[in-house]
Amino acid sequence: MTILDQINENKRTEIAEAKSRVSVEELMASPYFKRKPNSLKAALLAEGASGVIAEFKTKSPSKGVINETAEASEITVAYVAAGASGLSVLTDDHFFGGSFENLAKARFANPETPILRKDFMLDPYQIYEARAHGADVILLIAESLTKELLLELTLKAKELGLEVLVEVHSAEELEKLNPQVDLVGVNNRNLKTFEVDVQTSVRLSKLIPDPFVKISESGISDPESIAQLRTAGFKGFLIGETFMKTDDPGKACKEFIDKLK
Ligand SMILES: O=C(O)c1ccccc1NCC(=O)[C@H](O)[C@H](O)COP(=O)(O)O
Repeated sequence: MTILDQINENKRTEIAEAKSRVSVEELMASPYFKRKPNSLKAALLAEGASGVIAEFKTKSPSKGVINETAEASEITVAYVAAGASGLSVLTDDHFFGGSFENLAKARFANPETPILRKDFMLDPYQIYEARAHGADVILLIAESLTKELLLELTLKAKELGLEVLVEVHSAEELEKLNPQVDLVGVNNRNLKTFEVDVQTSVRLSKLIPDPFVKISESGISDPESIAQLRTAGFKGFLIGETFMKTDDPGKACKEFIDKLK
């Protein structure tokens, strides 16, 4: 069983529990349902954008504990002040130490910044959750979903005003895309071996149709690789561990972005 299989199995149990505790109607009563979501696509395409989507991530299956003391409001505010174009906040607790509390803190502290709810989405219910907790974008991992379910979840997200980032790791997974998808992310991390290789993004970039805004995800640790990714057409760069493993993630993010100028 791969780590993604394990995560998805656990997620199905969590979704069933969440549904028994909180109804869709209750989620829709959240004040966040009334706010207009921020566009990650627009932020990444804006003139002079760094393209950095800075992630709040405290542990992971590949690295274990990354940062035990991090506080979501403080770090996400520092990321935005550093010039990040968007934020990503893990909400999976079991494998990543994430929470809706962290998402809500990031939302409250950064009202104008697009925020990705980073989780493992398998059910339309989770899209209501994302909207109810202030997210602007959801992630759909192509490997976990059939083409039909990916379309169903995409349409639900669009109906609720959210943007959709589809994550791929191989050329075959690109066949699951549909025209409603906003952003395509290439995961540089092989989820079977945990190896990271930024060249995965470069290789797949040529196969991603033009209308999709391209994001390179995972294992980005040096500003030099951004130049190569930009040349390959990437507008977004999802970076977590490189910042979060330091004593001062906001400072690390600022130093990284300053080197892009
Ligand atoms: O990070 C992991 O170990 C991981 C394992 C299994 C599934 C997903 C995983 N990561 C989720 C992510 O998408 C990353 O947090 C994100 O791309 C940032 O990556 P990094 O900059 O390498 O922290």
